[in-house]
Amino acid sequence: MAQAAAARLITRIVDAQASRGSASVVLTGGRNGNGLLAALAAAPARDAVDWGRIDLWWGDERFLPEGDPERNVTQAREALLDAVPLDPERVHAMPASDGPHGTDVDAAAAAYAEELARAAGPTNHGGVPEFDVLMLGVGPDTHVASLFPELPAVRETERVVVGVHGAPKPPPTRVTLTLPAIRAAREVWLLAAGEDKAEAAAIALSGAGEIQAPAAGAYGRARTLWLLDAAAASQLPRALYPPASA
Ligand SMILES: O=C1O[C@H](COP(=O)(O)O)[C@@H](O)[C@H](O)[C@H]1O
Repeated sequence: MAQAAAARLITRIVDAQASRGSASVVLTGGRNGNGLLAALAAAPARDAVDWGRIDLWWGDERFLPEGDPERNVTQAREALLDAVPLDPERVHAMPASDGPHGTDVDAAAAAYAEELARAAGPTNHGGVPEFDVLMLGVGPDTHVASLFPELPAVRETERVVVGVHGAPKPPPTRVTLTLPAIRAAREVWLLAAGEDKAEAAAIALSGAGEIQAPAAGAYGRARTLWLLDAAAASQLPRALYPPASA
């Protein structure tokens, strides 16, 4: 799944750079997101990307000190970012807990929302720039980014970035894009590999509500892709499969 998704992402970035001059991608943390980045780092086709003409944003971040090994940006740097010639001005990491806002996660979230708003053009949607692809790992509890079932962040309808308090998965304090920000992306790709994601994928794709199953509320303006391996797809309702060929 990681290799197939990485190949697909390279194609999408190259297409965006050919048509608009640059590309904008939202990264996700977690096992599947980092697996995709590592596969991209190992792909010979990665040289087709003009790394200086890409904006990288994050869907969520664990609110920890800069350089903490559990931060999504630290893991992304190790998996790919340190190996490619990015423009540092275009790498938009979410704030750390020892940054200018200190441990005030709500102020950090507001600052990231301002950074997104500065990058947004007049024709863009809802205070965020045009994201060509926004990737989301899917947690076993159906969380995406740091939108966990039933917590206030998943109910947010106005702000594009919020602080998360009391997340059930450590660390409890996080920064996350909200569903309105996610839905402003052209394409949303949900990544799920492994048996522990099978139930979450089945629930989200069976008509669950987004408050109880945040992955169900993640979709893009032009396209929504669920990129699954066989194990993660093993509990999907039969109706989602194409009819078997004779
Ligand atoms: O904590 C997080 O978890 C999700 C899912 O991660 P996974 O390891 O279960 O694939 C991830 O998408 C999110 O970015 C991260 O902060």
